[in-house]
Amino acid sequence: MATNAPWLIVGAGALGQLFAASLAQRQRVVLLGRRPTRHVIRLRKPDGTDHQIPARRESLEQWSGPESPALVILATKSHHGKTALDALASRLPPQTPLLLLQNGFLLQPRLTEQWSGPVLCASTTEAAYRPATASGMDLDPDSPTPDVIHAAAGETWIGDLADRHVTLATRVAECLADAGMKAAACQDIRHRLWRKLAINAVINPLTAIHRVRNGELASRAFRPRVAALIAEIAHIMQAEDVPPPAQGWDVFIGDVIQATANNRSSMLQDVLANRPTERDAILGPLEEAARHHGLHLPAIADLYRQTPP
Ligand SMILES: NC(=O)C1=CN([C@@H]2O[C@H](COP(=O)(O)OP(=O)(O)OC[C@H]3O[C@@H](n4cnc5c(N)ncnc54)[C@H](OP(=O)(O)O)[C@@H]3O)[C@@H](O)[C@H]2O)C=CC1
Ligand SMILES: CC(C)(CO)C(=O)C(=O)O
Repeated sequence: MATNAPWLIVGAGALGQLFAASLAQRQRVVLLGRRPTRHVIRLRKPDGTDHQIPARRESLEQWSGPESPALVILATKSHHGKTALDALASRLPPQTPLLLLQNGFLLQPRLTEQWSGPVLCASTTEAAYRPATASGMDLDPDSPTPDVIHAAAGETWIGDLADRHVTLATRVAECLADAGMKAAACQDIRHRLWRKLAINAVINPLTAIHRVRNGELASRAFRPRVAALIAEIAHIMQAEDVPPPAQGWDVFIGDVIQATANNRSSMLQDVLANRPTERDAILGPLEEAARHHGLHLPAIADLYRQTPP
């Protein structure tokens, strides 16, 4: 990876702006959104302080180098990732490394197979959202409202699905850490992505269907359905050779429900803003794995049918 070449971040949403705002202070970055905007990111940090961070922002359609990027970070929702990359691909050298930030486990294996350069995947517990998206409205560019709210600092693990790019993953994680983010390379990113998927598969669809905050899933009313889902997910993870967390799946997922009790899950936010959800990236791989291993999993099948696409 060329040390001084810029990094492109594709998708100027919550995570794209958070990564750009953090990296811009240490590294050359260009944030590519669907439309051009002012060269600044208004970031509210977890401690509630507001910051205006200078950052180069351009529209993906218009970006034209001149230098080849050292890395492209794909920060769209899973269902937009391929379209966004296709729109950019003819302007990138074929060996450009990618870093995928998506939840779920759909885009990661597909792009690993299809992209000619190295494909790194991240699993992150950073939490960020765009205030404007709750109402689906664009912000007035002169408004003091932040572009992105960094709700909670987390950590980001980086690796590739075949463990062929450990040096690159280490270098990218070092750059993120240098920019103040907690990040590390790992050699079990596939397991980490499936474990995060297990959490999202229980919390996101149920909260979106019933329009409740995450903590509601710990109530008596939801307990049987949550337990049935976790049991089926544990089955699939075993079939996929994903080791269970030390505390067991119930406690692992129950702890996240408690820790994020006051959150509106990202899928609920998408439903409330009339946006497509990441159902297929989160529940699709579970359904596909169940078919592949010949498992009959009625709780997951019901959940898939009820979840808005
Ligand atoms: N937010 C978070 O805290 C976390 C998010 N993730 C994952 O990260 C991914 C991104 O999430 P998040 O940032 O919240 O999502 P957002 O919806 O906030 O951002 C996605 C951005 O991608 C843009 N986009 C879509 N298509 C294109 C395109 N063709 N060209 C350029 N830009 C495009 C959207 O543009 P427009 O604004 O026009 O719609 C939007 O700004 C998801 O997979 C999510 O699951 C993972 C962990 C935490
Ligand atoms: C962990 C959880 C469920 C927190 O809300 C999340 O990742 C999401 O909402 O997508």
